[in-house]
Amino acid sequence: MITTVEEIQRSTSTAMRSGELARVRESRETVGDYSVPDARMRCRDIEVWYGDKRAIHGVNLDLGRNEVLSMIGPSGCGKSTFLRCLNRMNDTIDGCRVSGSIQLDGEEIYDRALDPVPLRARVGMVFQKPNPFPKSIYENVAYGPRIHGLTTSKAELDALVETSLRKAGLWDEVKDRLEAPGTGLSGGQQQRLCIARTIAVSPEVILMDEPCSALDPIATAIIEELIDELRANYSIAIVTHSMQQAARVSQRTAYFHLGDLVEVGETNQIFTNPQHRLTEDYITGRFG
Ligand SMILES: Nc1ncnc2c1ncn2[C@@H]1O[C@H](COP(=O)(O)OP(=O)(O)OP(=O)(O)O)[C@@H](O)[C@H]1O
Repeated sequence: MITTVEEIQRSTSTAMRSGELARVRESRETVGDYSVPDARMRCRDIEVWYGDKRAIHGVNLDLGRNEVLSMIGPSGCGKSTFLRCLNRMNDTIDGCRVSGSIQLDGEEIYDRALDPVPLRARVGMVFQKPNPFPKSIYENVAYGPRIHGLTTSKAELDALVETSLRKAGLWDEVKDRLEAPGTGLSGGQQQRLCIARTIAVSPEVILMDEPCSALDPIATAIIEELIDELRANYSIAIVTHSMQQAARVSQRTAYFHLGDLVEVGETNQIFTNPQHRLTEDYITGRFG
């Protein structure tokens, strides 16, 4: 496992010197296999427009079961836009149009008959800035299950709140102050509370948009460990600006550039033996 930029750059230049790279230098097609067997989510021909500006160009990409897929690329390349397609969050942006097909366990999520509200429970989202509700720690977690009717008694709801906080690695820190406001927690704790809130409604997929960018290194390490544990039960797609983070937490990595999915593959391969010139330039720090 490679975890530092120096290691990434060293292993890449070693691969370059030994002539192992058979890069597809100018391809507009995605390099690497974007499909996985038995995908949890399957995206095909995804185009996203903001008014008359096309932000995503015909992207195909699968999200596997029990995997962490990281999405990297320079600012403005469309990572967040693509991520928001996966739970129809782009529907909430005026002037934003999405075309193509996205299936969740074989079901078309852009089907007109599909209600995006329960979809966003099945495909939960954790944002860059922790955003707990201005309510108690308990209520932050209990709110979703209550509105989705997931429990039938107070005891069941209490148990679900506890389980969710445990899975998010926060229970021991908050069990004696469940009635305290969620906004009173530290940044890292607030982000774990948001993860507990997402888990509480039994998602199949968790989307994370730069979940650690507002956190210090210790809180970041705790969230990264948590992401690794969550993989046992969920599929996770994470947008990150940190190549070290992508290398630490994900099994596959997708590299975006100006709205194109340039390359996708095993994380280790992307960082040690990128096939496309643009991927290589980005990970070696020549671009981005
Ligand atoms: N609400 C919006 N309205 C209009 N254009 C937008 C909107 N959101 C994003 N864009 C444009 O779409 C393109 C992709 O943006 P997006 O935020 O998805 O990129 P990103 O790779 O996530 O960037 P960053 O790493 O800076 O967050 C950019 O050109 C951006 O300006």
